Amino acid sequence: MALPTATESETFNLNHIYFASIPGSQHEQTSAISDRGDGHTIGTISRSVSPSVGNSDDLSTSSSSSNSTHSFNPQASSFKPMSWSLFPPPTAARQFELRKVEGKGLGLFATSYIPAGTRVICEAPLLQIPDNALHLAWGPYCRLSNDQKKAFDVLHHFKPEHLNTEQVSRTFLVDVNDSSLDEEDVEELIQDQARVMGTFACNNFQAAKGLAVFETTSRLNHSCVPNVQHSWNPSIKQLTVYATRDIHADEELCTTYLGGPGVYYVRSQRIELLRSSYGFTCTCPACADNTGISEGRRQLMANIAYGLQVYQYGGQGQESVPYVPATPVMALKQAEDLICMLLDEGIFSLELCKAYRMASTVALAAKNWEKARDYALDEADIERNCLGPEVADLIKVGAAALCWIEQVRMCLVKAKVYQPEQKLKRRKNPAHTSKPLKPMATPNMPSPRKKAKASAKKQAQKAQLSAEREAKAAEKRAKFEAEEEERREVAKRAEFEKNYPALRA
Ligand SMILES: C[S@@+](CC[C@H](N)C(=O)[O-])C[C@H]1O[C@@H](n2cnc3c(N)ncnc32)[C@H](O)[C@@H]1O
Repeated sequence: MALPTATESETFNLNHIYFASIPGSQHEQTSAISDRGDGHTIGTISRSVSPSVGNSDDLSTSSSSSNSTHSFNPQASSFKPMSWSLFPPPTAARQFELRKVEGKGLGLFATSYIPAGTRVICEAPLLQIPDNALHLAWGPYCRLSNDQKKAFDVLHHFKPEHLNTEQVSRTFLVDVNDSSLDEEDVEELIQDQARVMGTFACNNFQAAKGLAVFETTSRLNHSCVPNVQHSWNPSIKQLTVYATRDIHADEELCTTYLGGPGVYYVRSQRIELLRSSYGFTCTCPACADNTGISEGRRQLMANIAYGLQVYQYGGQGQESVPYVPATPVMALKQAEDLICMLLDEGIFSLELCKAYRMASTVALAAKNWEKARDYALDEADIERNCLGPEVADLIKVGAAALCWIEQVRMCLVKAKVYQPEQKLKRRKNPAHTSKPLKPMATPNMPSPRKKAKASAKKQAQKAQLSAEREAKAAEKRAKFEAEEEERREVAKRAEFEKNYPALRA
């Protein structure tokens, strides 16, 4: 779906918001290594996960508040990443079915219990275009077989506000000078092309470097608290959908249309994006929450994530960015808070992986070897739940969690806390299951960094005052001594003249 825009540029506009969003920052270069297409990365895994939100705009232009008592995540306190040896193989049998949902059209529902980490869909595109330009869909559509056309035509149709599909059709597709077409034919063709583009726009996901519509995956509805993760897997050239948490029978499978960083958008931003590009108002638990807890938590998460990003990769005007930790220890604490808040929001997506990677990275800097190891292992578990075991493409570019584990292991060996041949092992109690979720500071509380800044400023003012006082006293002393000296000189001279009157000039 040229789903509303979790594109990078959009993310930049939400300027307080998030990691991969600092144009020209060091991170931007780092992320390129691991990016699988949507650009939302923080130096860790990121496949083409965004349902291509807003990616076809170019075409259209042709015209801790982590409050554990209020968690959307029923598994926040008991969640255990799946042990690798228990990891289920990709399932062949469908564990879901298409059902009508009040106010949403059709949707996919679990027909049985689906444990976290299960691959629920693995699907090749029905209709794929190589770029983010919707008019490219017409040619491949015409080449579909009749059955495939039928499958495409029955998908949901919505024309996003920002797309003038008729105009696009006139500009790019219809040859109005074609004498074999009369006016009626042209109008009919334009309407047909506009229909195909509209359907493509609201059903596509990122695939390879372009976009694709899928017979099954395109039936997934949106939630800001998704329970599945979709991603394009270039190794197998298919889109996979994994259950990121345990899903009960009859529960709806929902992904996010907002891409990874959509987690950090506030409600008004999410609602506007979804309304303009998909024509619906989200009623997921996060959007329906009127207590302000989710909203505050997401704002705080956004600020903390951005502060950590600036801390690690630098950024423009970073003095004015709140929540930039001053030390590795503070950074670790913030990364841990971010993890707790993501868990409380019920987010088990690749954003959680990124937070674990950040925690592990700053733990290394803080020489907290145990946490560096534990968070690296946690990241691998979540990555496995989100992307499955087929991450050859990520391994190839060194972005997979497994690669990070090896880097951490080498650091531990270098620090002489591990033997050269020793493997990283999971500790008995994973941090996020044994650690009680701490209530977070409310968003308007001064951050530790702000506090430290204020106190440093006060100290500097004090020091300047006392230096000024000191200088004034020294000046006074010098003046007094000069006068004394002069007085002594005059007295000496008078004495001299008195004793030797003959020498008087
Ligand atoms: C990719 S389709 C999803 C499947 C669609 N419901 C169908 O019937 O085929 C996207 C469309 O589904 C609907 N939709 C998706 N998520 C929704 C939600 N959370 N609430 C209401 N409608 C939703 C919107 O109409 C949107 O344009």
